[in-house]
Amino acid sequence: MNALTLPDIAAQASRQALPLDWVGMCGIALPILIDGQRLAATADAGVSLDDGTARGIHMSRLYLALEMLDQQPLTPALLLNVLQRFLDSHEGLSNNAYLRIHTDLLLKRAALVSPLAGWKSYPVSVEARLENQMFHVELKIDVAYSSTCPCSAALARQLIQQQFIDDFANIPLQHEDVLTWLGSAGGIVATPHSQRSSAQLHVQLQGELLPLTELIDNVEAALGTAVQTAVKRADEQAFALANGQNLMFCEDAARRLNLALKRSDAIKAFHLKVIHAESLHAHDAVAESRWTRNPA
Ligand SMILES: Nc1nc2c(ncn2[C@@H]2O[C@H](COP(=O)(O)OP(=O)(O)OP(=O)(O)O)[C@@H](O)[C@H]2O)c(=O)[nH]1
Repeated sequence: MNALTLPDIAAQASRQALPLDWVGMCGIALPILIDGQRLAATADAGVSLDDGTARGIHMSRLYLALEMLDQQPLTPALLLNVLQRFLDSHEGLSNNAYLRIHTDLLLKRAALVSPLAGWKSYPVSVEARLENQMFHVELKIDVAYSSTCPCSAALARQLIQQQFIDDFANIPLQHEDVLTWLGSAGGIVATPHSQRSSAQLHVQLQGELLPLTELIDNVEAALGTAVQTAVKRADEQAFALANGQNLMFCEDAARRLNLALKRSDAIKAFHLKVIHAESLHAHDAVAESRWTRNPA
């Protein structure tokens, strides 16, 4: 029989006595439960190493605490339980615990007109920390949308007016001729540029809920022209109309989102960034906005 015990390097004393802010593992694969969906996720799990004389933390204890996440729906209460287990298993070593979860939330989205629907994915990170006995949960969500430049639209309209002046100078207007002109590329000579745009939300939560779907729905409603999934021509035409009625600079998008997020009781603070990946030039138009709820 082999009576050797396994060496435990983590239990040794550190050669340089120095506390560390974050020690743990990044990119752990695990399934999580959100809104009844089981999603593939990766987790970064860590603790502070406040005992500077200890050689290392116990990675396996953090890893095993993550088991709770594949059995119960993701809520702030569950995140707190996991973080508390991180600390309980590192008594005397760690005062602060951290967990980041990255996933892609899949939501089914109906087409604008046709009876079709398709899936849309939203990159989501949930970040929880138990620091100085204070618990915080933050969400990061990216939402893609379409934006059409209001300046470009006005300039295009002016060109169309000029073309109308040129084409119908000294010609008595006939309804039929004007209708044909309106439907021709020779009449509607200019179109405004649109761009696929992105709203990056960083939200600090308060309360018991993790309102991911509700938050995304509110953001898409505020922006008005969400990126579509299944599209037939009727849907594309409805999308063209929606964009024409929803011209926006990046400043407009940021202001709309600011107002929409402030209305959510689940949000304590936010930092939002909208990025319009311009087709006019090779750089982006960007606006940011921050807000913190006044204490009640
Ligand atoms: N602390 C630390 N552990 C590491 C690192 N890289 C790999 N590990 C391994 O993580 C494994 C798990 O460590 P522990 O949680 O301390 O394992 P254990 O001693 O069997 O578990 P406990 O009895 O609960 O302490 C060990 O085999 C370590 O070698 C590292 O950079 N730091």
